[in-house]
Amino acid sequence: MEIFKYLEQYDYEQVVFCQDKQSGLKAIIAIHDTTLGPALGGTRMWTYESEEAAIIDALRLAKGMTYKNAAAGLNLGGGKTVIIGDPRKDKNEEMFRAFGRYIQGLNGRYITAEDVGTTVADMDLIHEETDYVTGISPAFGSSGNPSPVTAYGVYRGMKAAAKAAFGSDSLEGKVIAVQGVGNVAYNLCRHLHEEGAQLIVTDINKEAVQRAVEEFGARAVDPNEIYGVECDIYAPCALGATVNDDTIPQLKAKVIAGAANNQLKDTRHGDIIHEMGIIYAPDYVINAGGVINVADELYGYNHDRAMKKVETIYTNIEKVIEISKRDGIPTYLAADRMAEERIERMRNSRSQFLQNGHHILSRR
Ligand SMILES: NC(=O)c1ccc[n+]([C@@H]2O[C@H](COP(=O)([O-])OP(=O)(O)OC[C@H]3O[C@@H](n4cnc5c(N)ncnc54)[C@H](O)[C@@H]3O)[C@@H](O)[C@H]2O)c1
Ligand SMILES: CC(C)C[C@H](N)C(=O)O
Repeated sequence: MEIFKYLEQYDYEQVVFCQDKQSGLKAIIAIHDTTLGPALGGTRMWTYESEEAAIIDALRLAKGMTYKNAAAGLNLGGGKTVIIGDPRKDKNEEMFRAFGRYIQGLNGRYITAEDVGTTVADMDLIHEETDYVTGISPAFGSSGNPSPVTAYGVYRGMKAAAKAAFGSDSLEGKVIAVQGVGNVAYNLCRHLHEEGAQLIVTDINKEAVQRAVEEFGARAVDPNEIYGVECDIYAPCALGATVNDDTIPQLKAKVIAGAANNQLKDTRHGDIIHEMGIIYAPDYVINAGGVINVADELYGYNHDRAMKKVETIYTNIEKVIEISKRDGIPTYLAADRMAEERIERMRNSRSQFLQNGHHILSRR
């Protein structure tokens, strides 16, 4: 791949390759844009097919964080890390400490947190080497696992999207197809069940499915069946790119609202579902609860304050739908405009957040 051509085309600032022979660390930190502040984004650990696939994932996810943080109203830029490896087998203490030293070397330009394949315990190890990490244990006065808060934000955003599609934001009696019932979606299903929604779930992990069936009375289907089930809402909560040429013709849902990052395989898939009259709650707007929660640690974590900010996801989804209707554009484009306009507006305010070039976190 022609890396510099790609970085130039999509305006990336920096990519850092980190390797540590002793621990086996192979990580890529991608910093997309720091106009609004230091780049905050999680660390994903995954078994990539190739190094190129890992680089592309880091780059796409980092850009997504620029838009997510901007749309959520955070004074933070976008970045992300991927660690190449199997999170079930390849983790060790030295690896996360070596990674922590690389983050420290960036001196606050990048702050990390959890993503798929990493946990609060991993963040605690990184914290041995750097302060530029969030989502660490509540024992440190921090916010811990972001997933339940992400789930709550998705639940609120789903209600806002339902209001636009069905005239009411009540999810009682609505049939919701949930793809992947992992950390976020398990908590999402709990909220939906409590509101009286009927759940259809799938996961490649049978135990996760069983738990949702037992606890929430969900109906289980095979992974490939989830797209075509009769339902009101499709909630993608596994990995990305599930809204694509193969799945769109199968969809019966009037709303797509879920936790996964990069749900549209390509932007043209956002155009197609818009033309079909499906209300799509843009991924990075609806799933911002986790980053809003961990970002609050930068001010000295306060759960009530963080949850109040997470509530804005409801109005942000409403705003995006409003712009989409007003300008006759798909919701993914409306969200991009909202994020880009904020970055432009705030371009000259950065100095108010960074004090003498040091991030507010340095107070900790
Ligand atoms: N955890 C957070 O706070 C957070 C925040 C924002 C976005 N996200 C995104 O939400 C998604 C879920 O995150 P998570 O933390 O719950 O991850 P997770 O790994 O706990 O859950 C994902 C689940 O999806 C399942 N899965 C994988 N491939 C599948 C397939 N093809 N069909 C069905 N199920 C499949 C996995 O077995 C797992 O149970 C990810 O895309 C993540 O990037 C998470
Ligand atoms: C900083 C985080 C909690 C990041 C989260 N994994 C996300 O994609 O938003």
